[in-house]
Amino acid sequence: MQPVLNIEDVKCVEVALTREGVSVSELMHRAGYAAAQETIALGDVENVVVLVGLGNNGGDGWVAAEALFARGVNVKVVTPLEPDQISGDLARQVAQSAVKAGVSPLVGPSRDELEDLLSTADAVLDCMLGTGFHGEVRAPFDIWIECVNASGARAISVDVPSGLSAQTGRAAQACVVADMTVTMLSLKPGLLADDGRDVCGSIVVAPLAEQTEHLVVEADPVAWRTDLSDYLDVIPAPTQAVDKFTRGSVLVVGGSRRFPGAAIMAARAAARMGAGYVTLATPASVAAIAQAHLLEIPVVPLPEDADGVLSADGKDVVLKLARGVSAVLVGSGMRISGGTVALVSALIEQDVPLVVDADGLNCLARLTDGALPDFPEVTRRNAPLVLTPHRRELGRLVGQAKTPPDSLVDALEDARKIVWSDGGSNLAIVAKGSATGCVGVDQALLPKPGPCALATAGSGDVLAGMMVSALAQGSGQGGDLTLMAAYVCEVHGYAGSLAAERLGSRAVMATDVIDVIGLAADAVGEHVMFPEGVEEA
Ligand SMILES: NC(=O)C1=CN([C@@H]2O[C@H](COP(=O)(O)OP(=O)(O)OC[C@H]3O[C@@H](n4cnc5c(N)ncnc54)[C@H](O)[C@@H]3O)[C@@H](O)[C@H]2O)[C@@H](O)CC1
Ligand SMILES: [K+]
Repeated sequence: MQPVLNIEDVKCVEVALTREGVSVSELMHRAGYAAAQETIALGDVENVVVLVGLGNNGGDGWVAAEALFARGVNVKVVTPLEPDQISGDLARQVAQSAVKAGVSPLVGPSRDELEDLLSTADAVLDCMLGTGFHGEVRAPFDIWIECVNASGARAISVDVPSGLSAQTGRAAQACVVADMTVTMLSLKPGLLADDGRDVCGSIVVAPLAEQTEHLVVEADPVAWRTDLSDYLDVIPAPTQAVDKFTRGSVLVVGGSRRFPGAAIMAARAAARMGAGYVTLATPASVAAIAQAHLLEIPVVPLPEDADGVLSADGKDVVLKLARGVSAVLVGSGMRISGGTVALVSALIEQDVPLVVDADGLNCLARLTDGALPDFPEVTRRNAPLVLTPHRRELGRLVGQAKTPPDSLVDALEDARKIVWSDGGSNLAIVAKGSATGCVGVDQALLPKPGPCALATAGSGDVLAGMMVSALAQGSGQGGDLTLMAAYVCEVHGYAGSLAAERLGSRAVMATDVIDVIGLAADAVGEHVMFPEGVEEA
């Protein structure tokens, strides 16, 4: 696993390193060398343009330029000001040193001059704006960024693509789209989420010092990026000594006359993820439709109200069914009503591993008046509970219905309000987004996210079905529930990639993802067992 640090904590690590005798100047030199090294490693780099800003990110650039020059590369540094005019002491010193060593600067070029220069570059080193950037990009960097993106040269961003917030993952209107980002000390959340996923290219972490590893861990990472090898313990062990019941049995409670498909997809996904026996309980008026779609899955008709929404009259039947299975999913396409709130509440009180998704979560929000963290007794139970909210659902659970979290870090923070108030290891929250965070009381995990093809209606229902299936098969129970949730997200993402490969990234529908869950789970399993020599998808 790789630690991910908030920017303020990266700064604390920097301070801690200086206390351990590694000065900021030394760090800047190592950062510049690391950037130069990665640039040379790209191969075929004779002409490099280094675009520098006026802060320490620019300082890294001057060091990199000097290092590249010393290696015989033809380097040009594009700077808004003459080195002597740079106000920051460190950045000025390294700029002066580079010029003294023979690096030639181009000060405040016109757009035409810059375009000409970039047209001859094999690579561009982007050292304009780093973690000190905020707001919209001001001149001249907005123009420079446009020129870099239009140039077609390979772009290597130092620390963070200029224009991207390394904390929130939001890109300004002008933002470098890099082929590679060489980031210092540790991963930062904004590199992994939202716009960050589009603009960072491949990410290389340069630790800069031996002490960094332990200092980063001590700085309390906001999350951990998982590696495939982390999933070794949560993958179901292959065995032939099973029958359909011991492979895990699942009950899906959901659907409504308005949304029958969500529960059908969840049930199919549960079966495709390997549960041996899946049952769907859905409103009576749609049971026949559901059964027609689900030949292998028995469908139990439940009492409904006049709108075709499950009613509380079905509670006893649901609880009886729930007592007979390994895990239950509630919520898919269920709608919110007095009846569905009663069902969700009854299932939470039942001692069975449970996944709550979609309207099940909205029922939970209604049950707790939009303040789930204030009612820890609701989530405290003996059996595992996994909540799978997207950002709007998460907002409703923590009283922020109108202002749901709009970044990965905000979503992690909201999810933590719930898991920390619960305080137990039997609760995991899968905070879904363009990057999904799996949050438990001890840590938040960031599985490798899937492609944007997964941003399609029904994709969440599929994930919920997969999640309950994994839970039914025993993954995570008595072990690490958060890690199990991350594993399921990883398989879901992989299935999205497979479906996109087969059908084209824009064409994927949730049912296509269901069809390749098994192949995705096998592929992820193989990568986990035999990491050497297997390319990650
Ligand atoms: N944290 C660390 O340990 C290390 C940090 N280093 C570098 O230092 C960087 C941070 O340095 P700084 O704090 O000096 O910040 P930056 O260099 O990221 O940016 C600060 C400069 O950008 C300008 N700026 C801010 N917002 C702007 C906007 N919207 N439009 C135009 N200009 C804007 C500021 O006026 C200032 O001149 C890191 O990203 C990294 O590259 C490295 O030197 C090595 C170690
Ligand atoms: K940068």
